[in-house]
Amino acid sequence: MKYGLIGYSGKMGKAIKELFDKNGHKLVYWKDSEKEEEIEKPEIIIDFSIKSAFLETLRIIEEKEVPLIIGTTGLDENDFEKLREISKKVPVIQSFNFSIGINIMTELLKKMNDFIDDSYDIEITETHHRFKKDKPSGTAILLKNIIDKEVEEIHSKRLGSEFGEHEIEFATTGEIIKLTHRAYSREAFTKGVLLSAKRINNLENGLYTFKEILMR
Ligand SMILES: NC(=O)C1=CN([C@@H]2O[C@H](COP(=O)(O)OP(=O)(O)OC[C@H]3O[C@@H](n4cnc5c(N)ncnc54)[C@H](OP(=O)(O)O)[C@@H]3O)[C@@H](O)[C@H]2O)C=CC1
Ligand SMILES: O=C(O)C1=N[C@H](C(=O)O)C[C@H](O)C1
Repeated sequence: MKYGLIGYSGKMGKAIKELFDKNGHKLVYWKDSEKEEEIEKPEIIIDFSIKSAFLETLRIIEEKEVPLIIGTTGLDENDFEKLREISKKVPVIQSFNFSIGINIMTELLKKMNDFIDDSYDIEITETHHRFKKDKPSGTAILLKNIIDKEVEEIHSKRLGSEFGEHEIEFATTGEIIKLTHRAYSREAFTKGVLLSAKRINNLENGLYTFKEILMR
């Protein structure tokens, strides 16, 4: 497939290109804060950049009329409204976490809602590399939104080169339950991006989560 990459010079951009190269896909359009180049029209565009680039990404999708896969974090409800709007014209797959493990963990969390009552303290901790710009992580916000009960706090740690760890703790008097996911490399995320890229052209227009793609 011929694809475009917004944020191509970043950590995720480079990791996506590496995996897509290995799988025979061709980068034909790329953009970062300083450069924009197109050698052929892309069949899909992938955005792993920064929230401040979001409106520009929407303009590009509108202009090229190609499906979008977006993993950029920091998007708010207003941005999601805009994604819903553009997804009337092209398929869009969005997730704050393209790893399979986190998407399994969201199912476990939903199940926890059946058992956890007001006697539990619930805390979320996310740990990422020192270069991560947003806080808390998009994934921590996604996990918090699944839990029916009040979450005391999201704790954010920025430590060295950690690829991404998320832990949810449920503690009551006398015992604690911990759910933890840890990415060992960016392949945890890029595999999900590749799977989405393979499937997006078979989708009707609309806004999809990565989990919906996984469960098809
Ligand atoms: N959903 C998921 O599974 C995952 C999501 N992420 C998210 O992906 C995003 C990128 O992460 P990461 O690669 O680590 O970050 P980096 O800071 O390494 O890379 C960001 C990239 O975005 C580019 N960029 C900055 N401004 C613009 C702009 N105006 N237009 C286009 N490109 C721009 C940067 O270019 P320049 O160098 O020129 O500034 C750079 O190429 C973050 O939001 C992160 O949270 C990360 C991992 C997994
Ligand atoms: O910036 C990162 O690196 C990551 N960001 C995402 C987030 O904010 O949740 C996903 C992953 O944890 C890695």
